[in-house]
Amino acid sequence: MANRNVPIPRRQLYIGGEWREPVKKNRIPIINPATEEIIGDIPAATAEDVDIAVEAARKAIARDDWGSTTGAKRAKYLRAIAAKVLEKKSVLATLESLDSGKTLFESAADMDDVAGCFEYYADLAEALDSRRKIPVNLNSDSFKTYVLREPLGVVGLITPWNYPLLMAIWKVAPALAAGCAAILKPSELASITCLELGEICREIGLPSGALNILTGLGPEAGGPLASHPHVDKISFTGSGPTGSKIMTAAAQLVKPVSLELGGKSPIVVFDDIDNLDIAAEWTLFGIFANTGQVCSATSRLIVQESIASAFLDRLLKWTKNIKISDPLEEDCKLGPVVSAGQYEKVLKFISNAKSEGATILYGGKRPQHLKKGYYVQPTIITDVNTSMEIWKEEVFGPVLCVKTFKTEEEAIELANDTKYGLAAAVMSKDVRRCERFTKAFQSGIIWINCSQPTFNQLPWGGKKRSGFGRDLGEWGLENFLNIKQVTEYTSAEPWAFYKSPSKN
Ligand SMILES: NC(=O)C1=CN([C@@H]2O[C@H](COP(=O)(O)OP(=O)(O)OC[C@H]3O[C@@H](n4cnc5c(N)ncnc54)[C@H](O)[C@@H]3O)[C@@H](O)[C@H]2O)C=CC1
Ligand SMILES: C[N+](C)(C)CCCC(=O)O
Ligand code: NA
Repeated sequence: MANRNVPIPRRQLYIGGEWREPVKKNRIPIINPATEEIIGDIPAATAEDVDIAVEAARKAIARDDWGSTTGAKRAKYLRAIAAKVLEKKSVLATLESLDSGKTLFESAADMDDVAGCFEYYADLAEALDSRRKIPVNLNSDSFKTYVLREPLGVVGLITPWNYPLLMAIWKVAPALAAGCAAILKPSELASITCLELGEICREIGLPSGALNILTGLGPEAGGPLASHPHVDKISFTGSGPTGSKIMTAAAQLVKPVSLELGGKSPIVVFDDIDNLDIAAEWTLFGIFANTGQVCSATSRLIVQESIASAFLDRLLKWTKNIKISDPLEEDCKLGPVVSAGQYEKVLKFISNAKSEGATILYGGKRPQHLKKGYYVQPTIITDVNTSMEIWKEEVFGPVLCVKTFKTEEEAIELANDTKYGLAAAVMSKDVRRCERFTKAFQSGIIWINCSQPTFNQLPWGGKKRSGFGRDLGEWGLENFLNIKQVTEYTSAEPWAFYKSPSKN
């Protein structure tokens, strides 16, 4: 077992390069979901602190050590942050697990991904220098034109608890690469590692105000950020209802938003797969990784009728083999869900499914060997119909619902039978069929013969009620750039639109 006695640092808000007590001095307890114990507290920012942070960010934009410096200089800072994250990886991973319930293995992988994401955007920051000013040829003797890519300004980044540091970094790294000054508002349910990012920025000497970190409650700290007149954009990952509120607040000022709002993603399994075990493992990973608290989780299994019983049989064998324990224990593969609220919510989804007539094929309860902590068994639900809540709504927990199909048309219809459109997976060895599904799936992310692998280079985001805009890849950087066209009249001749008074 990893060292559960890693001390929880007591931090303040990170504003203008310094730790700063919140104006109202309030704090929020940190709860370890594996033990239900309070293990520390985080500062609770309010509108007053948001004002101070926005001011610090605006100053950073105007200073030539940040807003108007080169991408190459900013890349140096990003690489220094990446190196620090790796240096502190073991402590950061432990803190992430203590705070969120994520297995230590997954937390450690997240820290590698965090460092990798900073490295990736360091490369893009460098490349930006040669793309900063692009001449546009008009075939005109009278005009010279070009297009500038500039930092968008002060950006608000509001992020969730499921990958506390990683989801923040998917926005922080491109925002800093672009030369924006950012204000990060992580989730009150898991903020420790985001505050430690503040300490890393301090250690590497990131110019003050380039990144500000305000922990606090959604309506109290996130709300004022979304409605602040001097915040130029909001990038949000989280729930649909909160996304809607943020968009409403931003709309009053015509402030651009990008929203990544989760889903109810399908995984379609065909009877032509060679290996049931390989497909079963991907299916499991697609819904039980991170205890199902993944926006792109493939939470609806749509399996061809001819192999349904054999496949479910195999799924059950694999599921029974998952080690559920304290997330710091060796080989733990399923930890608790993040909070008491999330625990109640997941169990309610399961009991509603039962009362609507579905069958709990496996799981559905607290594991018997764990008396404390917000643990839910990996759960597989069958006899589901398309009007049931469990088919339609995002659970954000380790709950897979299953339907069968006979024909390809039926499978596509079931796959797209959702208000969401984040991800979709198909398992088949028929290449043409996989191409047909790639086209037919109404979503932003397609996985073929796998589920969940994610790369910094590729755009991440959805359509329909999963939101709009893309994190990651070059799209993630474009989010934080203003495109400015410049048109210069280069002719010595008069414009000659009006009649010249000198000729009267
Ligand atoms: N798509 C995703 O990645 C996520 C989806 N969810 C879903 O959302 C459900 C609820 O979880 P929550 O933690 O309550 O998610 P949430 O969407 O309310 O929280 C996400 C972030 O938004 C902030 N926030 C909340 N209210 C706000 C407001 N009025 N203005 C500005 N910011 C605000 C929160 O403090 C947090 O930083 C989960 O059960 C799950 O189904 C939750 C987290 C991530
Ligand atoms: C793909 N994965 C699991 C690395 C990250 C998913 C991000 C999210 O839940 O928003
Ligand atoms: Na927590």
